Amino acid sequence: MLWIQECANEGGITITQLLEVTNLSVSYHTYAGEVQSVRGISFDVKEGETLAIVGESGCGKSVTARSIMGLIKPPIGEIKLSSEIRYRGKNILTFTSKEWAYYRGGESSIIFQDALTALNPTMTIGDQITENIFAHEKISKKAAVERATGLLEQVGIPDASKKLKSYPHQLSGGMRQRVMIAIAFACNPKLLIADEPTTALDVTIQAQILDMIRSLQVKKNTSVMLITHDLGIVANIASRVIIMYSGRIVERGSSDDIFYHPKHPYTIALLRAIPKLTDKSKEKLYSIEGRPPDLLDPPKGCPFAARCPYCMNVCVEANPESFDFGLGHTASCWLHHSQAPKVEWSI
Ligand SMILES: Nc1ncnc2c1ncn2[C@@H]1O[C@H](COP(=O)(O)OP(=O)(O)OP(=O)(O)O)[C@@H](O)[C@H]1O
Repeated sequence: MLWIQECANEGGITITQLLEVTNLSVSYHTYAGEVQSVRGISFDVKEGETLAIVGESGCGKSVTARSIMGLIKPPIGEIKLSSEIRYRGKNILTFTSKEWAYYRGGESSIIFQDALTALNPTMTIGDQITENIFAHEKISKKAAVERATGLLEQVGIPDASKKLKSYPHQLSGGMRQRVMIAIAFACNPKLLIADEPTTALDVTIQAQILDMIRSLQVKKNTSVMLITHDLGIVANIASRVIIMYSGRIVERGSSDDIFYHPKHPYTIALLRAIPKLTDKSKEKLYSIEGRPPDLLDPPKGCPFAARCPYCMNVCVEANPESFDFGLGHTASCWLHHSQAPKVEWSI
């Protein structure tokens, strides 16, 4: 099955857009009312790049990931009609079931935070890896088992051929997460969504898992969407970063833009919250006071206004437009309006 590729030309280099999300809005219909989980976000993922989506709990990161994987189930979940998600130029929201079957697990795959819930407790890990391969390729059992063994070796599982016969509960949390990565890479996906892939793991295992995703990505030229609440982990991994808040994108840019030239007070607050090795003070770690707005009734102005130290009257009344700082760096904050007072901030 072939889909048209859309190409863009940036500075003489042809960049292939793998995924283009345009005006994505997703709601959940609950007893309490309509939760506006994602509110009109647009972004793209280029071939082979790592894009990080960062924001605190409840800002809509996972709902965005689930939308791209076709996992929003109506009638409770609703992707609004104005939304588009184009994979190699084709709007996946109009896929037939045959196209979904080809795309999901084959062209794209997802690693969830909690491997124990995501894996099937009643199947051996070998069967779970080969099941995905059989679903997408005509391949002999022997070749599928060989590939599964090779994948387990690549993700650093010792005694791989023996481990194929293990069940998820017989493995440690870090090992289970490696199995998820093996399943996700089994069919050489073009797009991998890693949704908080290391949150449940301790720091050293976290680093190993991220390194592994990175090396498999480079080997297979996979595009990775890394979803995390922890801005600290994306610095050495992502080429571009999107900062989400309350269902919206509030800032986007290259890793350098976000870490060295942040333009949104929320990004600055996230940067301040990263623990620093050089910080010898005994003071408590910085945390952002207050809570994000209720998505059942989001505010009409800037969603960060209530927590923002620089809040002006206009911030409460109108959602800021997106201000462009060049080379894909944008921020939605009234402070960048030409007539706004100039503020100095440090991280
Ligand atoms: N099945 C659901 N039913 C109702 N509301 C939901 C459902 N799934 C998500 N939401 C709501 O949508 C909003 C966005 O949730 P989402 O899971 O995308 O957040 P997140 O940024 O990924 O946070 P976390 O890191 O905690 O998962 C939240 O307000 C959440 O309560």
